[in-house]
Amino acid sequence: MKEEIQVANMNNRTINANRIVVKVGTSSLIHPSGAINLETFDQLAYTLSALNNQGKELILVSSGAIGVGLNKMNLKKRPTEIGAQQALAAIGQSELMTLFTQRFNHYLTDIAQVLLTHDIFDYPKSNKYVMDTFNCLLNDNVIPIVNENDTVATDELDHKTTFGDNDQLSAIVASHVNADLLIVLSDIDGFYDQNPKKYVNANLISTVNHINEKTFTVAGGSGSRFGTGGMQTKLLAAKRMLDENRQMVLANGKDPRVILDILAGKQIGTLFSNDSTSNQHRDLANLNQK
Ligand SMILES: Nc1ncnc2c1ncn2[C@@H]1O[C@H](COP(=O)(O)OP(=O)(O)O)[C@@H](O)[C@H]1O
Ligand SMILES: N[C@@H](CCC(=O)OP(=O)(O)O)C(=O)O
Repeated sequence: MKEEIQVANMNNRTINANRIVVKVGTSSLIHPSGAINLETFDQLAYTLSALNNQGKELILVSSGAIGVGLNKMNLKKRPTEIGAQQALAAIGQSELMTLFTQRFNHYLTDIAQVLLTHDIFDYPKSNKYVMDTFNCLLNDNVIPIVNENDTVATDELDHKTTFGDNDQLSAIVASHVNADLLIVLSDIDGFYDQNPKKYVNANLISTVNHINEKTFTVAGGSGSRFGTGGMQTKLLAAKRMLDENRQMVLANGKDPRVILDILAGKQIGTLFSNDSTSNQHRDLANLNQK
């Protein structure tokens, strides 16, 4: 019996997190059809409200402004013209916060909207204002919901197709608020040794403790017509966390209650961590041999 318990413990991860940043991508919030995934909104509000009530400090970085804007304007295709994307994001952001307000209110939890640009922390004054805002909100038991301020985020814009990405923005936020853990929820079960949407024999990698050029070679672009960042930006976010000796878990956001299992240390998704006690060396060695 003792041995079984030891084996079970070996399969669990060491996750001790009180201040947690959760990033949810468009692909989790919007169905492939373009319809709003109301279940994800509801389960995200439920899960974060439950954790908030347990005394955890949560910050949600939510994409979806453009996706919700496309839905509201009955558009099937994302425009390439940058002004049209910014207009859609402005329309969608309002609706996005309405959806979150309705669902979080249902679970008796207060939320706040925080719109940032990737470089906001680079300037001492705005850095202080943003940090003071986060600290006041968290102290008042309010969950900040962050998105990139797409209307003004020109310095991050790739003027052909995309805005800056919320994967890296969530890591920047996690870094500055000194979060214990970043959880990135996407439409995929984790980081694979090849894009699973293109290679059926792709293998899920359970743990990664080092990211190098070779790691990026297996990271392709977005998997849905609504996604922006793709796996490249998720690896850039993970690299920032590893460089700062922080942890990140990449998991499937189709049922956000998975966050509860991640915090319980279950082997879900891909854990990016410098923690040498887990079995990540074996996984990484496999990847680097390919
Ligand atoms: N090595 C990889 N492992 C997992 N997913 C990958 C990989 N390479 C590319 N992808 C793609 O990245 C997509 C997730 O990024 P994205 O579409 O931007 O989602 P989100 O909207 O959640 O940010 C997956 O759906 C998958 O198609
Ligand atoms: N600010 C943009 C986010 C772009 C983005 O990073 O999207 P995703 O790759 O789905 O996380 C929006 O809300 O649509």
